[in-house]
Amino acid sequence: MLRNSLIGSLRQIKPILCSQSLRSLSNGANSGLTTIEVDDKSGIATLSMNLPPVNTLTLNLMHDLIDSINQIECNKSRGLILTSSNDKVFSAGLDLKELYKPDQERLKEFWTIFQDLWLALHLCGIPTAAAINGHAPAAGCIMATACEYRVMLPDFVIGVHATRFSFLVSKWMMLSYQSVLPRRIVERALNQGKLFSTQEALEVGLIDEVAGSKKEALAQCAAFIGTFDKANPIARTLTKRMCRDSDVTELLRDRAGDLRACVDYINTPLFQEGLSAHLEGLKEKK
Ligand SMILES: CC/C=C\C/C=C\C/C=C\C=C\CC(=O)SCCNC(=O)CCNC(=O)[C@H](O)C(C)(C)COP(=O)(O)OP(=O)(O)OC[C@H]1O[C@@H](n2cnc3c(N)ncnc32)[C@H](O)[C@@H]1OP(=O)(O)O
Repeated sequence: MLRNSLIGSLRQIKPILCSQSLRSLSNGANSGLTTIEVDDKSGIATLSMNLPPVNTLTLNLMHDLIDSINQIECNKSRGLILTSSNDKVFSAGLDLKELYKPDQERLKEFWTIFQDLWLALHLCGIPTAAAINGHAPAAGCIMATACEYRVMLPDFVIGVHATRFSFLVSKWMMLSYQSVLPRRIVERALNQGKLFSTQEALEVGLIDEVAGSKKEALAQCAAFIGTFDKANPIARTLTKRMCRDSDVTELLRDRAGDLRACVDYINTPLFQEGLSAHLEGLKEKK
C-alpha cells in the first residue's frame, strides 16, 4: 500500500486511506505466521515472526510480514517493533530450500517478495526498531538493519555471512548494512562472511544497545520510539524517506535487472554447489 504509492514518488505523503481503528489489528488474509500486539498505553505495535523452528523467510512469512507492516502503518500506530516468538532465533534469513534447484517461476516470485519486504521496512512511515532476541544471520541481519534502531540480547550472532558458502548479495542489501556501519567495516565483514557476536556488534555499531531480556529489549525499543514524540509525524516521515532515498532508489531504478542478476546467479553451479554444502553442514550439525 504505502510502498506502492511511494514507487511513484518517494517524497509524497501517503494518503490516509486506511479506515481500521487502532485496536482492531487482525491478521486478515495472511497465513498467521506473524502476530501484532498493540500496547494500549503507548500505541506501539510489536510485530512478531512466528514460523518455527527458526523463522526462515519463506514466501508465506515474507507475505505476512509485508501485510502486517501495512496494517500497522494504516492503523496509525506510534511505532513498530520487529521481533521473534522464538527465544533463540530472530530469523535464519532466506529459506535456503527455496534457492536449491529452484522452480524458475517460483524463484522469481520469491526474490520479488524479498525485494518487497525490504522496501516495506525501509519505507515504513512510522518509527521502527528491532528487538533482536536471537540469532540474526544473513537476511535476518538485513531486516534488522532496515529498522531505525536495534537492541539485541547477549550470546547471539548477527551479520551477513554469504561469502562463506559462495553467495553474493545484491547492492541494495549491502546498502542496508552500509547505512548502519562504516563502509570499511562492511567491506571487510562482507568479504570475510563475518558473524558478529552481540558484544562485537555493539562495539562496531551494528546494534545500538544490549538488553538483559526480551522484555527489556522491547522496553528499550519503545523508549527509542518515544524519542520522536516532539517531531511532527509527517515531517518525520518525509525526512526519513529523504535520508533513505538513495538506497531505495538503487533498488527501484532497476528491480527487474536485480531479479535477473539474482536468478542467473542462483542457477550457477558455483552457487548451487555452495548451497548444497551449506545445507549438508546444517544437517551434520545435529
Ligand atoms: C548479483 C547478485 C546476486 C545475488 C544474490 C543471489 C543469491 C542470494 C544470496 C544471498 C542471500 C543471502 C540472504 C540469506 O538470507 S540466505 C540464508 C542464510 N542463512 C543461513 O545460512 C542460516 C542458517 N541457519 C543457521 O545458521 C542456524 O539454523 C541458526 C543459527 C539460525 C539456528 O541454529 P539452531 O541450532 O537453533 O537451529 P538448526 O538446528 O540449525 O535449524 C533448525 C532447522 O532449520 C533449518 N534451517 C536453518 N536455517 C535455515 C534456512 N536459512 N533455510 C532453510 N532451512 C533452515 C535447519 O536445517 C534445521 O532443519 P532440520 O530440523 O534439520 O530439518
